[in-house]
Amino acid sequence: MELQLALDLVNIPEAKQLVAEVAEHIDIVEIGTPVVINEGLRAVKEMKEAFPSLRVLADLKIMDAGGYEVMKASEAGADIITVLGVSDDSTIKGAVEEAKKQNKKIMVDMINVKDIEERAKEIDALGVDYICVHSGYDHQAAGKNSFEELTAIKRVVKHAKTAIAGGIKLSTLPEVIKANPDLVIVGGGITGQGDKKATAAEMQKLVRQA
Ligand SMILES: O=C([C@H](O)CO)[C@H](O)[C@H](O)COP(=O)(O)O
Repeated sequence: MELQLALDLVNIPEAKQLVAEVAEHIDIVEIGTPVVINEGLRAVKEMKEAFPSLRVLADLKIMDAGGYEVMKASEAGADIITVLGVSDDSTIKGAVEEAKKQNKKIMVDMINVKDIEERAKEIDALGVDYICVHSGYDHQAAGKNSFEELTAIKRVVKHAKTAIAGGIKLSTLPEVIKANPDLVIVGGGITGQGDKKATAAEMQKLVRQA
């Protein structure tokens, strides 16, 4: 099991400073959607240049033009790029095809997918690398989490790795780990803490021993 740090509410210098604090305790650093909107793919490029040994995920949440957008994120240095599960199969196929050419990985974000089990089965057959259940900020504000969705996709996904994101904290991590995802994604659960390094270290310990 691996740990991904999601950076959403920061600019590029703040993002680099945060990663410098916790780099030894994470496997993947995510340039979050709000950062890409504010700073562009330059944020991905600068992060990869500053931390070449970390995998960088570009959370583009692609909805159309899968091949083209994966190509641009790859050129910026992204190792993993996100596509939305609600997008058309042709978009996901285009993203997967381009990622294979560039030796990159595709993560499908299942945010807002209604029949999660059925769609996870379909997406798994398209050859993606990760399928991620996700309660976004708006869902979190309504008290939702994705723990049950993780159990649901684990029943049907045979090829892709599974991931979970959305409001995960040190206190809820043991419950998440019980469902055995391949990747746990944490944003505010680390970035919102006083001692970010200690929190990331503790999370890494739990994730590694799972
Ligand atoms: O993808 C995310 C969200 O949609 C904002 O872009 C976050 O990176 C994801 O939810 C993880 O962050 P936390 O919920 O703060 O753990």
